[in-house]
Amino acid sequence: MSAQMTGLAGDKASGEAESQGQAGSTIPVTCHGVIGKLAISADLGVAFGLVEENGEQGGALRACCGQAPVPFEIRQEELIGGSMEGACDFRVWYCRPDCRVAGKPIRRLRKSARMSCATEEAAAQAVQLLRDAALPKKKCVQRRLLVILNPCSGRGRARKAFSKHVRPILEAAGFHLDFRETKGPGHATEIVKDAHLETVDAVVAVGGDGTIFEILQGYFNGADWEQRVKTPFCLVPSGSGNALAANCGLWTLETAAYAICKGRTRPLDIFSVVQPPSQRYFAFLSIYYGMMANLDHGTDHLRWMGSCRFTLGAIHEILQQRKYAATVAYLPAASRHFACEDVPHKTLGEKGCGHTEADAPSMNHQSHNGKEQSQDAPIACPDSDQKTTPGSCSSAGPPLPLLRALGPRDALKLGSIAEVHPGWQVLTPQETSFFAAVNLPMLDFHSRTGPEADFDSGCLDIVYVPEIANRRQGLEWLGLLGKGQHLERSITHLRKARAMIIEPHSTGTYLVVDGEAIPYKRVYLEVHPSLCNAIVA
Ligand SMILES: Nc1ncnc2c1ncn2[C@@H]1O[C@H](COP(=O)(O)OP(=O)(O)OP(=O)(O)O)[C@@H](O)[C@H]1O
Repeated sequence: MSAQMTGLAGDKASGEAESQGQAGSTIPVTCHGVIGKLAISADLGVAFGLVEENGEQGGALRACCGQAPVPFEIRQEELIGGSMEGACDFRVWYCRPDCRVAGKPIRRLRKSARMSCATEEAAAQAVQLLRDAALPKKKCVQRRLLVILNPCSGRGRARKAFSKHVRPILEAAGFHLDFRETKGPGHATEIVKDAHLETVDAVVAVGGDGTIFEILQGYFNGADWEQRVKTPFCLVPSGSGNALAANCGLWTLETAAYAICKGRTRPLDIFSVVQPPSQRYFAFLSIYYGMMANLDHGTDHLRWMGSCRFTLGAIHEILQQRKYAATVAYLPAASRHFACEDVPHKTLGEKGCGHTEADAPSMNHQSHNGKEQSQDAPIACPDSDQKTTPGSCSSAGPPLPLLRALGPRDALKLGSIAEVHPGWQVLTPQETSFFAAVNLPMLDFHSRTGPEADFDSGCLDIVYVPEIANRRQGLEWLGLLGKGQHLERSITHLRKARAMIIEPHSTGTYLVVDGEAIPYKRVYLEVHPSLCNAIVA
């Protein structure tokens, strides 16, 4: 901490903050009976310095933490804010990194230091200065959050966990919380539909990916969806899988709370999931059937196990050695993002992708929020209308130019789609032991299913295994999946797609989008690059 911040020889008695110009303010305080000054700066953070009996600065900068003053400073990036504690007492809140193991996300531990001022006004002023210094002003302009808590997510401990680990941090940062609890499935969508998202800095889900999925549906309500998607969302991990939190580096409740306070965001692709005649969902994570669907949706009754239910479900599926059939057609991401040669693991029997961007139908790229395609504005399609094109089934949300270019849905033959629509390909074989199309690398904290997927890649990564030879190979493959090393095995195939159609054929499985089962019938998907913003660590 610089000497500039520690200008400590001020007026002890007044209890007023002294302005230090650009550097910040200093406030006379006591900490465990030791007289000192608290220097607060939006650039440098916080420093508590001792004042010796003659009123001069007491040697090296020291601050108070615990029972005795110890050398101490809080950098601005660690500072969260402050809270009042009794009449003249207040607490400085900050989050310290817990571990910095290479390649691992940084976890943060919540910490605080208690101090006193001469008057209640001075303490309140210190709290306000701490909050102002901690928050990135351009990002958290309103200091309001819409918090949606699903009390039934994960093992049902979200409420307690939020009160204990998250609320104190958000309140110390000075956020006003518009706090809502869901009353049942679909309620989170209704809450967001009715909310004025422009009045909050972020929508915070306290639950799992299903809660985020429901929230996302609420974003696309009404004609002003383009404005609404600008409000970032965040998952405070309290569910079973918590994939969004895992991908955003929010590995603990405190880390998530800290990230909300700092307001760092990343653009995130969203994909439309259309089931004619009239259903359209918006998804952020994945679509799968077969093994993945069964180990996720099929283990819902084991919710009490937490994320262990997925491991158990996966082992059960591997031991069963089942294969699942579906016709999958896709439009490869042969564009600025990915040259075809960049994509390893070509499938036997599949045509090489010698297409160019010009080959694919309606290749005009979407800009953020799909503004470039305003001429493709979606058409509302009544349930009875069987002639609508696949991409036209929505009353709100971005246009679907790639699906729309396919023409009337009832004329679309998936098996021969490539002959009629250059650029499209059909995945072979139809039967696979494993199939998942993912928008983000991690499907929970323990599996990197799509290690090459990225937030704003503009495509879905289709990861599939035509055949797992035996149980031993299956269990070994599962182990590699956890580390994201399964792509190194020749049995694993990867395709990158900007649009996709899946027609499932097998019985005994589900079609699962972002962990939620949807009707088991043909589904059309299209990626909307960088449409939303997620809060990241
Ligand atoms: N009050 C409620 N009572 C019962 N179910 C609810 C309630 N609120 C939401 N739900 C439902 O709970 C389900 C599970 O929620 P969520 O996905 O957040 O947790 P999870 O399944 O444990 O986590 P993950 O999806 O990350 O594995 C959702 O399908 C949602 O519709």
